[in-house]
Amino acid sequence: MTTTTPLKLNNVSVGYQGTPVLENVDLSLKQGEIASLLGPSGCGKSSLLRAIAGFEPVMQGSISINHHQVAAKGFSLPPEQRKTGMVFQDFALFPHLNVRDNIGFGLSKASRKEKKNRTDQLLDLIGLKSIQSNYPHQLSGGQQQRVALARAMAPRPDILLLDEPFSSMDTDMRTQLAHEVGDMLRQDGMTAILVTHDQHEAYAMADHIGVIGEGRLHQWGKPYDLYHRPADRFVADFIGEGVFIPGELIRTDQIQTELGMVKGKVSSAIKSIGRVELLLRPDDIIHDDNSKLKAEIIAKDFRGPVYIYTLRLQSQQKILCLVQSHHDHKVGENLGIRLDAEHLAVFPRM
Ligand SMILES: Nc1ncnc2c1ncn2[C@@H]1O[C@H](COP(=O)(O)OP(=O)(O)OP(=O)(O)O)[C@@H](O)[C@H]1O
Repeated sequence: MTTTTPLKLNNVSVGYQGTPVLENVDLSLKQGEIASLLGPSGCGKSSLLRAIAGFEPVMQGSISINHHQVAAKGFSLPPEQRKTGMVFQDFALFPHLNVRDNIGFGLSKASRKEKKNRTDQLLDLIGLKSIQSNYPHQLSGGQQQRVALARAMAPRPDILLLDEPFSSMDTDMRTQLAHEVGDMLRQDGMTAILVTHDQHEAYAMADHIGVIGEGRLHQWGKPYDLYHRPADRFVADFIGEGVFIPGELIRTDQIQTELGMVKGKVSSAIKSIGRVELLLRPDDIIHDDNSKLKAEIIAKDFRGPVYIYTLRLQSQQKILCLVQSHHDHKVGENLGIRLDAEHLAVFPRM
């Protein structure tokens, strides 16, 4: 069986007035894959999405959709000729059309029967069949966003592009809707890219995440790998929580730190013995009353089932420690801890 590649970016740079905001991006998506472009505000993720949709030219490189080149330097196929669908933050449903007609709007070229079947299928998928006759003003924000999604999915685009579609919603709702939307897209076999600055949203929806910042794509990988095997310090910093502590790489698999000797496989990017920084996630530090190693609690952050304690070591170095919330210690207490890092994320120390 041959796998199709709905999207391929080859060395793409995008920018404005001759100045690139994002350079040398390589990535590809297989049929049915859902990806996310994740990065801080202003890093260029929307610009890249707009270049894929055809609203911005590329400065360099090329973009192919289903093996057809749609953009290269000096060439840009108009958006309506690229089989892409787009869902925006301000989903702008047609106010004078009900749910059913909003979804069917993009199916003007389909036969009546096709239009009815596809609209019924999408109403089932988004779970709004019972209110198909309602108008947008009679829907909640989440329901409106589902309708906008169904409208974009209706013509079966080769790739669906979602630009911060949940950002007007509160945090809990965003993650839940991102899960639901991911499930709906998978059920429909859709290939999609979500642009977001919210990593929880990206985790909830995407199989692959591209972390963008400082004008480039730093890592393209599965959420687990971004968290546990960050390609560089930018990704380590941006994804999840953690601190960097200084260490001395004394053998290729051993680092001496204030918390003791840490053993494990160090990435091949670290070539020479010497000064390094080790990323410690809150779950790498275990609360252990029997440990001789103690650190002072200087702050605590209640997260429901767990606390994240900020601890200060003797050297004044701060670290984070994840502890079940029934271990309710006071700020100022000394907590027994030990280090249990399963994956080592080590970077050269400047
Ligand atoms: N039409 C434009 N003309 C000139 N500069 C632009 C234009 N659109 C965006 N920019 C600049 O390009 C950079 C990237 O913008 P972009 O909207 O792609 O970032 P983003 O990562 O999507 O940010 P956000 O999450 O805040 O939406 C920013 O510095 C922005 O000011």
